[in-house]
Amino acid sequence: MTTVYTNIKELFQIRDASIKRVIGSQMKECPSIKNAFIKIKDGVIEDFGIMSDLVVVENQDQIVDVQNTIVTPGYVDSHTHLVFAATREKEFEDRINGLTYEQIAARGGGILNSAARLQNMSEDELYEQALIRLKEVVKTGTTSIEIKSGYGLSMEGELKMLRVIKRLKETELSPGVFMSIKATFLGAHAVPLNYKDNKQGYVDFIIAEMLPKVASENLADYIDVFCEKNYFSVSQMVQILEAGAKYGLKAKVHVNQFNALGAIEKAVEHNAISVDHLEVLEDEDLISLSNSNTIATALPSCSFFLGLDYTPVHDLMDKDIAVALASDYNPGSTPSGNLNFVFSLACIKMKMTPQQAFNALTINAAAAVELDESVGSITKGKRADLLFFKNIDDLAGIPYNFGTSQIDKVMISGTFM
Ligand SMILES: N=CN[C@@H](CCC(=O)O)C(=O)O
Ligand SMILES: [Zn+2]
Repeated sequence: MTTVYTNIKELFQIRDASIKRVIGSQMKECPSIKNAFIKIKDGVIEDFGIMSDLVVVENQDQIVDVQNTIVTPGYVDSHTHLVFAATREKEFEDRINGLTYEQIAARGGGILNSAARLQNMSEDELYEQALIRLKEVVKTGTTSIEIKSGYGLSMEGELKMLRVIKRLKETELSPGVFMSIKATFLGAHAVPLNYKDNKQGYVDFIIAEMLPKVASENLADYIDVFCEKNYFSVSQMVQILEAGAKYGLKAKVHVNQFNALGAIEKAVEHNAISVDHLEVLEDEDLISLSNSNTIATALPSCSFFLGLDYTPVHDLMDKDIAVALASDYNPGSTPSGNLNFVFSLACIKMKMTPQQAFNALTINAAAAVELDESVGSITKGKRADLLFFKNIDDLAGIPYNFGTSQIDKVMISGTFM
């Protein structure tokens, strides 16, 4: 049976299958059809077009009149830390009272605080909590997601997190419906206390012990490193990326959040799928990225929450670098996985047009997790992961109504959630 959704006010982000990402001036366009229909069969987009071209096959097509709703592909959140054990409100208050994120981390808070909490939580409880968050972000329009480890910082802790992510991948959100989830191994998120005076020893442990185990259980799609002062150096990032590559793990890395250390050039040399954060960017970083296929991912909710500079996305887009936007959902720097808010911040704070920001949240975000063959646009053969918006007249209505979700319904694989 095919279901045909009719009388769509405007169907956005329609793309030919050959378009895998958009750059430069292409980012200003978000192709659409007014007064449209979309046909879905077995969870996949079979056809779409203008209403006057619709041919209905009796006894085969079920018609659903969506009465002037705007329809778009679902958001792809290409950078999250959605599996964690506890929130960190105390640090939030500390920051209000004047401490910086770095000062809190130097006192043993931050990522180490999350690691301590995670150590004492069972895999089952961690899974239950993460599933609640996952269902929550689906409601605000996220239909594909990447999730990192990185709060374990020990063999058991990292494996526990990655096994939770694997269980989320295998979880039916509705009968027969699974979310597309990518898992990233971020053992090098911070230096655990037992390696406090031996950072290289921890890097060696990641490479010699953790990675082989993660790979043997097939628990990760990507490898990540937090390359930053007081965390991991560029040379340590390179060691880890090279070791990961031997197991077929491609790189997605945290770089240039507080300092430009030259990590982007090295990440690009190691064929990173994406470099993420980029609040601080130098000319050399732009040059490296502009000669590469690496996607630049901005995380404006993190800048908002920590009061950091916003990623200079126009410098990136002006150099024809593909830009994606993601939430960075985590308990320390971004306790929100709401991509509608990311959309608003991108427009309001980073001066992206609604079309640029929407491209960065869909087609380019899908490319940043190598899901561009299956999601991220309205394309025949792609998964029917769709958002239905009521009470807005245009794409701009989404970021304009900041702080609220205008989404009426979310569909994953042809099923309403
Ligand atoms: N910067 C590194 N990692 C996370 C924050 C982790 C935390 O504070 O718990 C981020 O991307 O913002
Ligand atoms: Zn992050």
